[in-house]
Amino acid sequence: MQNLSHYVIGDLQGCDGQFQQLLRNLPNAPGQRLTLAGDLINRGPQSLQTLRTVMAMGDRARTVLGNHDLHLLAVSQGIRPLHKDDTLHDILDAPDREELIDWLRHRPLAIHEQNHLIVHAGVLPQWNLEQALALAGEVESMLQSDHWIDFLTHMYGNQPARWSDDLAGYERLRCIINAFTRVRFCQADGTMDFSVKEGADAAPEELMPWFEVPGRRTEDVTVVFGHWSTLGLVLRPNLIALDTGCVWGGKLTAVRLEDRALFQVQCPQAQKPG
Ligand SMILES: Nc1ncnc2c1ncn2[C@@H]1O[C@H](COP(=O)(O)OP(=O)(O)OP(=O)(O)OP(=O)(O)OC[C@H]2O[C@@H](n3cnc4c(N)ncnc43)[C@H](O)[C@@H]2O)[C@@H](O)[C@H]1O
Repeated sequence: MQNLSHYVIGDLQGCDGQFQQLLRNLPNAPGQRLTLAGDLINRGPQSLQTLRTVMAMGDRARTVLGNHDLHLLAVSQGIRPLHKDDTLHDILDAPDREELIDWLRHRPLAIHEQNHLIVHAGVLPQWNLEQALALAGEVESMLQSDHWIDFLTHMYGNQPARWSDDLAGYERLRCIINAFTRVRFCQADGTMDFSVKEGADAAPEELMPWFEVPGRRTEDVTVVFGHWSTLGLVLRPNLIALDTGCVWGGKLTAVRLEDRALFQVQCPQAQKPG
């Protein structure tokens, strides 16, 4: 196991200091690999430094895209305004911002590793592993194409909230990207909800966490995700939730896939919830 250690780490959100601390705590085995569950940046104090740290790790660290990473792409192209709690100024003012943005838009939405499917937010219950990876690839191809800015202008919106294989064009891509980077709750038929951000117990009766929709077709693979800080750490045989609210004064968490050993660092509160 020592030569194959693969760690997945929850949302960094610009908390480079805690990321460095966590890295120091991980057993430093040769061949160690990292996958980050997205939202590398924003809300925390060191977005630029966090991005630089991850980029400098090269092939040793991979990341999936999160909603805050996509927000930076949109802001950088003048498609969305900065929000008052955004901490993206240092990236936007960086002399090499084009290189940083370009690197970010070439990251995947989903990674398959040792029968684990790693995404930022969720996977729609109608999708099996192969379909999820193929659909992630559709959005990745668009983001990496010459049409990426046009796509970002069409990315925002909550509809269509329910997947259909017949979806086409920007509606199809929007549904896919909302599932991978924003979903928390769904209705029993897999329709996504974007209004509730609290923990799993907070939703009205007709909603359930996306991973509890009956008949979810990725039940045969372990889905690892971040995004949902109010859900917190969840470890089930086929599910690992890793956003333990680093930026909100919680913890930054890494899990070693081979044996599910957990490594955590306590984080100072960078943002006040609510
Ligand atoms: N296709 C698309 N459509 C729309 N937007 C897109 C998009 N693609 C990208 N975006 C972008 O997404 C960005 C974020 O959207 P937001 O809507 O602002 O993000 P969020 O859901 O609040 O969640 P976040 O990702 O920060 O999750 P967390 O669980 O940490 O936090 C969730 C909540 O939990 C609360 N919370 C955290 N810890 C808490 C605690 N201990 N107690 C109580 N509440 C807590 C926080 O206050 C927070 O409100 C926007 O900038 C937007 O532009």
